[in-house]
Amino acid sequence: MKITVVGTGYVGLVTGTCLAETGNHVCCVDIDQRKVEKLRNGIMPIYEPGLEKLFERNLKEDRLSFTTSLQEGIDHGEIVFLALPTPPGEDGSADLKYVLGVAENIGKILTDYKVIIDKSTVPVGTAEKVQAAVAKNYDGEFDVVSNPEFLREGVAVEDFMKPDRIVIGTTSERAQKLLTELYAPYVRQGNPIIFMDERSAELTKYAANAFLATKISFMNEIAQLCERLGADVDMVRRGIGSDDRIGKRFLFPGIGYGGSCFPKDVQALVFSAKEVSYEFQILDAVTEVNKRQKVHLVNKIKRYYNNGLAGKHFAIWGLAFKPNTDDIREAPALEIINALLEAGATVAAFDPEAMENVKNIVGDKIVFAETQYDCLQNADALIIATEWNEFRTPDFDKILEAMKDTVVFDGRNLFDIEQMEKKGFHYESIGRPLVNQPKLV
Ligand SMILES: NC(=O)C1=CN([C@@H]2O[C@H](COP(=O)(O)OP(=O)(O)OC[C@H]3O[C@@H](n4cnc5c(N)ncnc54)[C@H](O)[C@@H]3O)[C@@H](O)[C@H]2O)C=CC1
Ligand SMILES: O=C(O)[C@H]1O[C@H](OP(=O)(O)OP(=O)(O)OC[C@H]2O[C@@H](n3ccc(=O)[nH]c3=O)[C@H](O)[C@@H]2O)[C@H](O)[C@@H](O)[C@@H]1O
Repeated sequence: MKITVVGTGYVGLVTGTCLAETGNHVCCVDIDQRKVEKLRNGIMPIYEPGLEKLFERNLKEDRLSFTTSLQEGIDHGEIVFLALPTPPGEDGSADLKYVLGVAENIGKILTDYKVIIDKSTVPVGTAEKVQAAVAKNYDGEFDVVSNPEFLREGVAVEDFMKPDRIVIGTTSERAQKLLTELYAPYVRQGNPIIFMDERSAELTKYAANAFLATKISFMNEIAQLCERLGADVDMVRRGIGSDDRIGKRFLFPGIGYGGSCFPKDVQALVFSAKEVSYEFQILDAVTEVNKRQKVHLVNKIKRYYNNGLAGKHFAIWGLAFKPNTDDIREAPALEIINALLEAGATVAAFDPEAMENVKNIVGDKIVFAETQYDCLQNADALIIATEWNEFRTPDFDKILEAMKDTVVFDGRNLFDIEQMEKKGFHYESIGRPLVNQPKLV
């Protein structure tokens, strides 16, 4: 089939590439000329495992093309995906200016039937707004469908190729038929396409992200309690996770959720609720708990040094908001770095993929190390902010040799507490008190 994807960010690139992989011809449109130029030359602008290989293959086999011309893109495809940003406005609502702006321009270009798909995360009622924006300039037949995306960064290709479910919000039979055909190669037995109306599909996306964020904040609160009551959150997690009704996944406490979506989508759902005079109380708490958790590790560090961070030197392992991505949007590591610098400390950091992105923000305020071990030279303490695999089983002798002092603050609970004690580290993690660690209350 002939497909157009407008927006070549994370979602657009994964969508376009994975749709090309099953034999479709995909034309991707972006206003960013430099990005389009790079993509045409075979340069993948994001780090996402497995994506580059598929991208190169499909580019070479002419199933994938890139343009800055919306006209060229729209002429190409019978199905048009909108994978545009929906950033938070000042009041927390999702800003629809990109989506509606493009929809209006599409209306000026359309000459025959197309299915226009909202792949961006958009508030309830957006499909109707997109419909109206296109119809301003076009009075022929077209359908607008809500088809939210549930992929996770770091495993995005797998999530797209083998989705748990595909949600399609439309009441148009013509659109349903086309999308059933398009998604047939991706549907595994038992993991269905769920058809519904547009509004329910739009809300499904927010409900999914808000629920997952709630799960994380809940576990972060349990971790806080563990620290105060002398329990071990790893044990509690395993104890509750083996109940199918709760599930094992997404129960890991840490330094707060980051990324481009949970923070903004939780806020946007709270705003949508307010608009219909409903106070979504749980979600206000989810956001507050997350803010608190993001400074939890810094508070531990300050407490350990009796607030005397001036002159201390910290090594940070991990900058990305999660492993297997170079994405640093809302990354907890950035807040930790800012807090340490503000307190007069110095910082060296290492991340396998995200250092360039952080350099663009913090410049030379911190040192970027070549390797995870170089990063440790003369450090008073090591801080672990992202659970990259290479940090899980490090060479502890090398760590001990490089560091000035043997102190580790682990925001991701990577190591065994007793082992760390035996090796001579002062080791603090999340929700796992040491026997000799002072209780908080
Ligand atoms: N990043 C993720 O993992 C996921 C994101 N989403 C949602 O998908 C949407 C897109 O997110 P990302 O891909 O992360 O965004 P992004 O910010 O990475 O990329 C957006 C792209 O759209 C382009 N763009 C902006 N205005 C344009 C225009 N008028 N015409 C053509 N291109 C234009 C930008 O240049 C950029 O390349 C958001 O609503 C997000 O909430 C949904 C699921 C997962
Ligand atoms: O709408 C989106 O953009 C996407 O948002 C999340 O995906 P993503 O942000 O890529 O990453 P997650 O794996 O969900 O992690 C988000 C944050 O939660 C944190 N997290 C996750 C799981 C956990 O148990 N504990 C925890 O602190 C991670 O460290 C990370 O900072 C959702 O998982 C996707 O389904 C959704 O499509």
